[in-house]
Amino acid sequence: MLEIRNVVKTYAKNVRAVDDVSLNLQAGVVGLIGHNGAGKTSLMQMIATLTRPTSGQILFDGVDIVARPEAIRARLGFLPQDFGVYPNLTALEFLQYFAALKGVRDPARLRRLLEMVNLHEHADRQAAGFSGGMRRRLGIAQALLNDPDVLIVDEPTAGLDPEERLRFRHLLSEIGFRKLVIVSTHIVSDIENMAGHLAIMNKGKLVGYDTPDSFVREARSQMWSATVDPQHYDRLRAQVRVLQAQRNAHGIHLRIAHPSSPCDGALPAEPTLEEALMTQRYAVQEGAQQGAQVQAA
Ligand SMILES: Nc1ncnc2c1ncn2[C@@H]1O[C@H](COP(=O)(O)OP(=O)(O)OP(=O)(O)O)[C@@H](O)[C@H]1O
Repeated sequence: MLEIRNVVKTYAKNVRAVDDVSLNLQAGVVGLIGHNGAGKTSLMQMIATLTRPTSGQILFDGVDIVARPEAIRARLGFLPQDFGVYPNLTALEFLQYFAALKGVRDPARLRRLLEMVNLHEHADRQAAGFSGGMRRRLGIAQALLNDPDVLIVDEPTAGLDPEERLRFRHLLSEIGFRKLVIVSTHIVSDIENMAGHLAIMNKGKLVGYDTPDSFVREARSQMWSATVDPQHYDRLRAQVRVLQAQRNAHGIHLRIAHPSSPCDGALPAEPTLEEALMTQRYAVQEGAQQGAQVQAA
């Protein structure tokens, strides 16, 4: 469906925001994960044809969308991170406005969309009084107006309360049953229970692409739990990657990423997805450091 081939994006002053990324994406939810500045937004903006790659190709159903952006625009929905609603318009008026811009002429569709995002009871309320979650959901309704095959959502749950987060994730998950939904985030729990695949970005590079289960499986031999005496904690922390430390009645309970048993009494532990991705990131960083040392030698 969407094929990204050796895409590079450089900005002024030689900032290489996206560095030779290749990905082949099919319908389902794909989580695009990476720290701030990893290149997620730059990549999504190129897929949305808002910017052009410095080099490389992006193909949608085999058509080069850099050369022919119209091939994807009519089939794309995009909810950017900083999407704002017009506070003086009601939810319905807001959708009517975007429907007119996008050439959508089916008034019943607007009502259906408001129902889908659970805003139908607020159709005639001004968006000024909406919570962050309601505004995000209105944003999604806007992005779905043209019944897109590809939906791109940047930082889906920024500013939402826990209940709104759950609802919003559920909504994206359902859309992913039939469409390609690309969700960019640095919060693993945002995509944990909905993404079929995760694409991990670090400093512009794609450093991993796999199913969440595979990332967890990969990290399984490296996760340990141990309870240590507080006086041993600092020494241990200097030697191994401590992912979590929690004081309890018996000492300090630790979750540790390490290739072999990190200390006496350590037991193999099942990694969470977040721990698995942290373990993977350390492996990437260490690989890069070793590479740099080899180059310097
Ligand atoms: N228009 C621009 N001009 C110059 N540099 C830019 C521009 N947009 C992004 N960058 C730089 O490119 C790199 C990647 O930024 P990008 O916003 O794509 O990352 P991100 O993973 O989406 O980060 P965030 O989670 O903070 O949105 C960063 O170093 C950023 O400062």
